[in-house]
Amino acid sequence: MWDDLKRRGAAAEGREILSLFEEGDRAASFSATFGGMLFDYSKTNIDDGTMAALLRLAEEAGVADRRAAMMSGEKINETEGRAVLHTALRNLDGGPVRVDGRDVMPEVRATLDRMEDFARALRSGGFAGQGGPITDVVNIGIGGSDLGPVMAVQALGPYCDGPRCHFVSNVDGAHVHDVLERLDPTTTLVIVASKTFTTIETMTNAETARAWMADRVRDPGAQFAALSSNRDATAAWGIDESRVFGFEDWVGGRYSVWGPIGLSLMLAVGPEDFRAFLRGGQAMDRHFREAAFAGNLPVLLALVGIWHNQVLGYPTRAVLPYEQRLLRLPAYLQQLEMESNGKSVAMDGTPLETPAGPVVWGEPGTNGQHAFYQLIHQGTQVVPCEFLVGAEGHEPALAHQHRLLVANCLAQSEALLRGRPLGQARVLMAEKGLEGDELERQARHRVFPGNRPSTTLAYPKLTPEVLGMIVALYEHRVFVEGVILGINSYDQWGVELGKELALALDPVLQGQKDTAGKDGSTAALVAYMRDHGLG
Ligand SMILES: O=P(O)(O)OC[C@H]1O[C@](O)(CO)[C@@H](O)[C@@H]1O
Repeated sequence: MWDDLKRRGAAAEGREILSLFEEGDRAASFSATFGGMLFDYSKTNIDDGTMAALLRLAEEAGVADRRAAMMSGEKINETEGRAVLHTALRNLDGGPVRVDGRDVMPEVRATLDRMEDFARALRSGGFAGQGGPITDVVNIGIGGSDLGPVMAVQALGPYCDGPRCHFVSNVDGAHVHDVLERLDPTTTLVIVASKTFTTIETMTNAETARAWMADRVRDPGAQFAALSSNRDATAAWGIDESRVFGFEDWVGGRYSVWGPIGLSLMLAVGPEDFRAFLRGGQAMDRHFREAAFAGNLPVLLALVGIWHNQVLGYPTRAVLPYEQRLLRLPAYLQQLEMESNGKSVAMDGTPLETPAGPVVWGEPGTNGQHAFYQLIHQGTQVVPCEFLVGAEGHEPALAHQHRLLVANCLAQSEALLRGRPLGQARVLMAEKGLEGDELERQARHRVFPGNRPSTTLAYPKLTPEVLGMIVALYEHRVFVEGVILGINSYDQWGVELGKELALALDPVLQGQKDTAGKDGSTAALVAYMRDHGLG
């Protein structure tokens, strides 16, 4: 299968994507719709034969069986012996979901109800701080306990009518300092968000926040809540059970925004809009489960990803939302995709047959256009671009700006596709009055190779429901790519070594231990820090 795809990839190298539009209605054949969204992948070098081969790849890899296994609670996270059931968190009106024979849905619903009760009380002033109604919420968490809520709260700005939400993640004291400095502890709720409740960054920032609170309020613990699957640790930390929202180990950190980790989002937008977000995710789950692969958005997104990274060897992909409020989507997707599929061994521990995991990066348009698009258009590397854009903005009075935004998005994918050949560049230079060698030299700088692939995910408007669909779409894309590559997308052993070494380095930096056993570079850096004011 891979050999066939490689052959197709080699054949595609010399083919113009634009030429593929000469046959039939390519825009219709190489696109799919769901829930009002349009996923257009016609501006890629995939032809009918390649698409058929990619779909066969997904079939033969067993995506359908694996999908059923995941959604029915089998322990597909084999290296941690866990089920993978973030879909249960948004299974609002679905049937039972069993793990080890036990239906987890009653507990999921009960936790959601408790979150909603708490959110309603806080938003209405029924739950207040010691200085009055809660005005500000600080979510302290990192990775999946930060990126989901921070991304979603920003994305849904127009729906935020609750307390202001702030996010502290970095262990750099500057982060917690700069956030807390602006707040009044007597009207602030601090949420400690950590699945394990052991993450050093989060626990250190939480201690700092508690000390800050203790300076000004009589009972600081009363203004703390915890989101975790480690109830013993939350109790030991002194957070009252009534403000602890738990979840099970079958919710991976980077898939956790749908449950308690989404509390800050719920506080910001309110329970109804949070449910709409869940509904969007659930709708995408249903689509992923039921639609034939050829029209299945997550499968198609994954196959395009496989084509670009594994077959054509493009090492990165850019996520380019033309939606300022999706500012943090690229960072969110970096964790989702790179922590999930950035692996080198297959499920059975043997080396992977194909390279895995492109580097994911991006920025909202149009900002990126004035920064790195130069490389995307004229650099020597091909960067497949994934554009996201809504037809309607949230500012009716600024509809003309939204139109301009959309024009820019569509223009970029058009420019990547068409490019500008040397002949056209020469004409341009001749129009400017240039001649001879100078015309030729200047023209060459103005050539755009074109034939660069992109996809566009178009949606009506960034509502809570649409955001839910988009996030779930990318989650399932990661799953499909993981199955095709034969890896476990749900563990993250690659983050452990650095954590261990950081812990071991702390006493060395304090001077309690020497640098024996350290490499020369690390020892020299320790010495530099100690000589230059490290506290
Ligand atoms: O929620 P926790 O347990 O604090 O973990 C935070 C993050 O740390 C990681 O485990 C990686 O270090 C992520 O997978 C996770 O989202």
